[in-house]
Amino acid sequence: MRRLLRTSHVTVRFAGLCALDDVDLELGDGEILGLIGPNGAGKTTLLNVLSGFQRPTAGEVELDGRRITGWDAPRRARAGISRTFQDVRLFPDMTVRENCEAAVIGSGRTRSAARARAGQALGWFDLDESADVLARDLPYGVERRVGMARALCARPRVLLLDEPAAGLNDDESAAMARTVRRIHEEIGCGIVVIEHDVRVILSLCDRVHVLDHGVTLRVGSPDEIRTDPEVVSAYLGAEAME
Ligand SMILES: Nc1ncnc2c1ncn2[C@@H]1O[C@H](COP(=O)(O)OP(=O)(O)OP(=O)(O)O)[C@@H](O)[C@H]1O
Repeated sequence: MRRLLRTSHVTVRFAGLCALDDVDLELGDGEILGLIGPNGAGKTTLLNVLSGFQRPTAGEVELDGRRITGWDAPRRARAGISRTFQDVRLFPDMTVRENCEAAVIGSGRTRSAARARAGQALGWFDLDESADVLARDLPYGVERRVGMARALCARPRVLLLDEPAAGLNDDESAAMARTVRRIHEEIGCGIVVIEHDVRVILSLCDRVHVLDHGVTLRVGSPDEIRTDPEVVSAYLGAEAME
């Protein structure tokens, strides 16, 4: 599989704290990579490094073999890297449709492309009925779906998802995972997904990257990760072995 996105030797220090220490991550073109680890392992910091929201203290980020370490988030968005946030971060005084259109325009497309792509993404997430609702009036579960629609309507080459199932119940989480899989098949982007729901990660991902205290503990297939004694003891717990 062709390599799409890569970090090499990425380190991030916040004052005295080393949030990431010499981390190498690889995402293949069209691959779904899970990023897991205990609280504070450095998962969101790594997503921030990939999306341009956090400059690494050391190390490099490459997209398609091109060094993008110094690129800011808007430039990476125009190059096809799109992300969601744990706290969604919609524009509260814009409608659902306007939020999606703004993301397409921000990725460098025209207004008419924005209208078409936003309309399609709203359909993917069953959001047609909410299209003209202001973001600040949305219930939590719908708001999360809008966050995903907004990230996807720019038709990214790389999609970075920060806990898409956070706060959702089991049925909603399973539905979210099915939607991610379906959209992935439709637009074929590479995906890095942080998720605490291990069942979602193991069923959705082609490979899993495990972080612990800022370092890479293991990278492997869902089956390798599920049965790795060190991963089980650091993070998964005994139930994942079943
Ligand atoms: N801007 C910041 N300033 C200082 N410390 C930070 C900052 N961002 C993150 N950290 C610290 O870096 C470490 C890694 O945080 P990060 O949010 O990346 O972990 P995480 O694996 O995403 O955790 P969680 O699963 O709880 O979201 C934590 O100790 C956190 O407190």
